[in-house]
Amino acid sequence: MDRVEKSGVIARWVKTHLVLYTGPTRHPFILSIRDRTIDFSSFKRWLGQDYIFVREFVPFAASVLLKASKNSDDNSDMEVILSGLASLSDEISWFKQEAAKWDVPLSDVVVHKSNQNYCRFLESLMLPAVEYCVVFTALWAIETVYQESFSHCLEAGRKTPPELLAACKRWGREGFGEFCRSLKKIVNRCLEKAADEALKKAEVTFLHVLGLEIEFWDTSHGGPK
Ligand SMILES: Cc1ncc(CNC=O)c(N)n1
Repeated sequence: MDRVEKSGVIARWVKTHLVLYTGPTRHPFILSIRDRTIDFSSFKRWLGQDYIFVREFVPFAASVLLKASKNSDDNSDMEVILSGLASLSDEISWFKQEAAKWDVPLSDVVVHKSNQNYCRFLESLMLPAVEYCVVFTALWAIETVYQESFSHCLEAGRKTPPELLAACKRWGREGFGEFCRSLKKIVNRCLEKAADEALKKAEVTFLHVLGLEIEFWDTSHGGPK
């Protein structure tokens, strides 16, 4: 493949795998927020699990920052990730406040098996040998799934319960959308130059994230741990 064919690779992947892509972004959990049929106990389960996930996500994002500082040919990559890390600090405070509001004791959360699997996957990506464009693809996919999911709960026609608007805005707001677009630009640039093998690995990683995100949303039902 030449450089021209490889450009805009993210858009091509999303088009090719559209059914898989909408699996997490239009998951029943998200649709139930949007149409107000959600059971608040599901939201509380999600809140507890996601707090654990975000705490694991911070070292992953930091590992991408480290790779950016070593491998990237563009200085602005590091700044984009750094701004993401700064919002994660804010996010952890938000989770604590929200958990207090909903009476979710964060210290007692039993980590769900799917959450554990997801965190193990993040750990595997933190190894120094994993290519920059592969980890960056994962970072983009993880953030974008949340952005596309929660922004759907803010779009016209929504019946989103007012109690959940703050959560939806956290990931659905325009500022976070802008951040995800910056991530996408970096991924596209990086993949354009990648060898075919790394490109394939990045695509598999993208699909893997979609599956893990579906399983993560599924934990809100409170099924088997
Ligand atoms: C399971 C999951 N995926 C993506 C995100 C969004 N990134 C950071 O907040 C998240 N909080 N949780």
